[in-house]
Amino acid sequence: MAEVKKIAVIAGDGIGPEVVGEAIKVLKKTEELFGYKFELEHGLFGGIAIDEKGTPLPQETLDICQRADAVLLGAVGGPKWDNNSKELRPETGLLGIRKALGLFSNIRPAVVFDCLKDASTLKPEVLEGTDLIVVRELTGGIYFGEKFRREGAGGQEAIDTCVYNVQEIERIVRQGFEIAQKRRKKLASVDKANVLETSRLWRETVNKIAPEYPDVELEHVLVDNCAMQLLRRPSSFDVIVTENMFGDILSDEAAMLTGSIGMLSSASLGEGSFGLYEPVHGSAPDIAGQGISNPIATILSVALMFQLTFGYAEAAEVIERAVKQVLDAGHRTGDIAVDKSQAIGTTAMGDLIVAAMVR
Ligand SMILES: NC(=O)C1=CN([C@@H]2O[C@H](COP(=O)(O)OP(=O)(O)OC[C@H]3O[C@@H](n4cnc5c(N)ncnc54)[C@H](O)[C@@H]3O)[C@@H](O)[C@H]2O)C=CC1
Ligand SMILES: CC(C)CC(=O)C(=O)O
Ligand SMILES: [Mg+2]
Repeated sequence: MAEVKKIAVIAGDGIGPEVVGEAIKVLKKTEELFGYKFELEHGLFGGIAIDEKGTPLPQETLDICQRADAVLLGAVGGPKWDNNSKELRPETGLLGIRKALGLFSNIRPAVVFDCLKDASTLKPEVLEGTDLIVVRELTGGIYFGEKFRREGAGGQEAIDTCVYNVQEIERIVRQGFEIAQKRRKKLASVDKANVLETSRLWRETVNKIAPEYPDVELEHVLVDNCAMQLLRRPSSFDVIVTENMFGDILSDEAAMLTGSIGMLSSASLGEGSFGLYEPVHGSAPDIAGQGISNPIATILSVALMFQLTFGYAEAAEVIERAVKQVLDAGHRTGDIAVDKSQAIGTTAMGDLIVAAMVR
């Protein structure tokens, strides 16, 4: 009998439940194919948790996550909660769960499927060979710094502070180097060291540990230049390591290399094998409830869970192969369809991927 793996499922808001629903079908199909056993425990999270429990991250949900081997997350947020106080915002719950679970490393692969080159807004020849990973620091920086308002000479002022210490920088940069060692051995460390003190400490720290990874070619890239180079020469990037906010922004940009943010999966990791897996996209309120969202980012996040937390490499490959096969056969959700009239819905895409899963 296979060991039972406990997965906390926190679907969240907007398209979160739709895409997570398709990922659960993939989990069930894997049980069938490989004899694995997954015990799913569902928790309220985000806006729906604010509505039902008065907080975006109820203690009960955190408990479910803490007793699980891995977490599958959809997305949170929406206009209904946009004017709430900070404590009652879904996004505060998202930052809170990352911090509470110690998930300092956010791995966001952006791989261009050949058959989707025409789905991107960039020219196919620019995309040729693009296969990169953004390694984003996830529990520090400006998203977590002290925030406040005060009266100033020019009226009300708002202050967000950005703090990084050497330890936080070192552990994420080491991840970047280690991931690069297993790939094409190129690391781009992205900062704004010409202006920001946190970035200067970042760069100093990178330079201090770089000699320990002599096989990795290191380049420092300023974030504004990186945003530009991602569109100019995306295939030249292998691993990009960067701080929280820069990684957030650059990975959404990198998503468009693949055709859609609906394609980008992610893993959030801490010190051990425990991980939280979620699509890079948000709750997409503009299309929520219509059954047209792309579930591939969440389905590929399950493949990452298999690889990085459970060590189910073959099952991960089965999922990735199935996704490729379905895309190669020409099936598209609206976000990646060139001819929108031919687009299929969320559940149809999920069903096709499940049907294509074979050992
Ligand atoms: N991890 C999370 O839970 C995140 C939550 N958010 C929250 O989500 C809400 C919406 O944020 P936005 O800035 O609009 O970002 P978003 O990523 O939700 O949507 C941006 C655009 O991409 C499209 N899109 C996103 N995912 C898609 C999918 N799977 N299939 C097809 N199209 C897709 C949307 O329709 C929209 O046009 C906000 O409340 C925001 O705070 C945003 C990013 C991450
Ligand atoms: C609340 C935000 C930091 C969520 C987001 O945009 C992300 O993690 O990509
Ligand atoms: Mg983001």
